[in-house]
Amino acid sequence: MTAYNLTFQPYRRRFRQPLQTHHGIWEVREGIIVKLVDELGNAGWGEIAPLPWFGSETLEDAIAFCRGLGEKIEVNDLKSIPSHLPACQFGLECAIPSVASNPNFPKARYSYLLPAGENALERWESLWQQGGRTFKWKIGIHSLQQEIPLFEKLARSLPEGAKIRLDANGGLNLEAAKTWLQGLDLSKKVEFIEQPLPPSELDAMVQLSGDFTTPIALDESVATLQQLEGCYEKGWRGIFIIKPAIAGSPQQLRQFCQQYGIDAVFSSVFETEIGRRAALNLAAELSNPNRAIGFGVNHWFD
Ligand SMILES: O=C(O)CCC(=O)c1ccccc1C(=O)O
Ligand SMILES: [Mg+2]
Repeated sequence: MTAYNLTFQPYRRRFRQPLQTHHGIWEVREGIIVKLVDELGNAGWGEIAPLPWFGSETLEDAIAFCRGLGEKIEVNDLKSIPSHLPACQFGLECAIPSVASNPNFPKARYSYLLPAGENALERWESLWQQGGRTFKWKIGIHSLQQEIPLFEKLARSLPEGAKIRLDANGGLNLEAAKTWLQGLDLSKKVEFIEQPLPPSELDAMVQLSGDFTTPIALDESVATLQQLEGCYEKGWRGIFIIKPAIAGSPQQLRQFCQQYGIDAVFSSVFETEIGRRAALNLAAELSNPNRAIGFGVNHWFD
C-alpha cells in the first residue's frame, strides 16, 4: 500500500483588481499548496483552492482536514476524502506524484474575463490583439437599464468572429432573464448566458432554455460533482461550466464527463499555477473542444 509524506502551506494573494460579481467583490484568493512524497522520494504538488461562496468548503475546513490527516497518509486516505470537501479531493488527488504533461492551448482557446461595467469597453482590444477571441462579461451587478446598453455597445465594438459570454452569477430574476434573452436572441455574438438564475431555479432555467435560442450554461448550479450529477439527473442537457478545482475528485469527474458526454466548459477559480496546470490538463481531456475554456489570464491577476 503506497504511503506518502504530506506537507502543506496555506497562501494568500491579493488580486490586482478585485473580481466583481453578483455575489459581491472578491479581493484576495486564499488556498493551500499540498505536497506528497512517496516512499521512493517522488514528489507531487497539488492546490486546494476553496470557493465557499460557490459551494465548496471553506479554507478553514480545508486546513483543519489537512491537519487531521497528519504527515503520513495512505492511498486509502486520499480515496476516502468526504464529498463535502471537494477542493481537498481535487488538491490532494492532484498531488499524487505522477508524470504530468504541460497543457498548451492556443490563445484563441481561452475565454478572457472582462472587467464588469463599462471598463470592459477599454479592455477587450488588447486581449483581442493577443489572440483572444472569446470574452466573458459579468452582468447582474448594475441595473438592466445600465447593463443592456453597455452590452449593446460592447457587442457593436467587438470585431467579426468575436464571441461574448455573459455571466449573471445567478443574479437575475425571471423577468430580467427573459428581457436579456429576448435581446440576445437577436444578437449573434453571444455564445451563452451563464447562470442567469440562482441554483434554486433549475426548472425555470430548463424552461428558459426551451423558450429562447441563446444557450444557457449552469455554473453555480453544478459547482460540485454531487450538484453536477443532480442537475443531469433532473434533465439538464445544456452547457455545464466545470470548475475542476472545486468540483471534487478528478477521477470521478473524468468518469462522469466521459460517461455522459456533457457539453462541458472548464473554468478557473483563479487558482495558482499549480492548480491551473492540473485543471488545464483535465480541460484538455474533457472540455468541449469547440468552446473556449475559462482560463484566459489577463493583467487583472498576478
Ligand atoms: O469562467 C471564466 O471565464 C473565468 C472564471 C470566472 O468567471 C469565475 C472565477 C471565479 C469565481 C467565479 C467565476 C464564475 O464563472 O462565476
Ligand atoms: Mg460563472
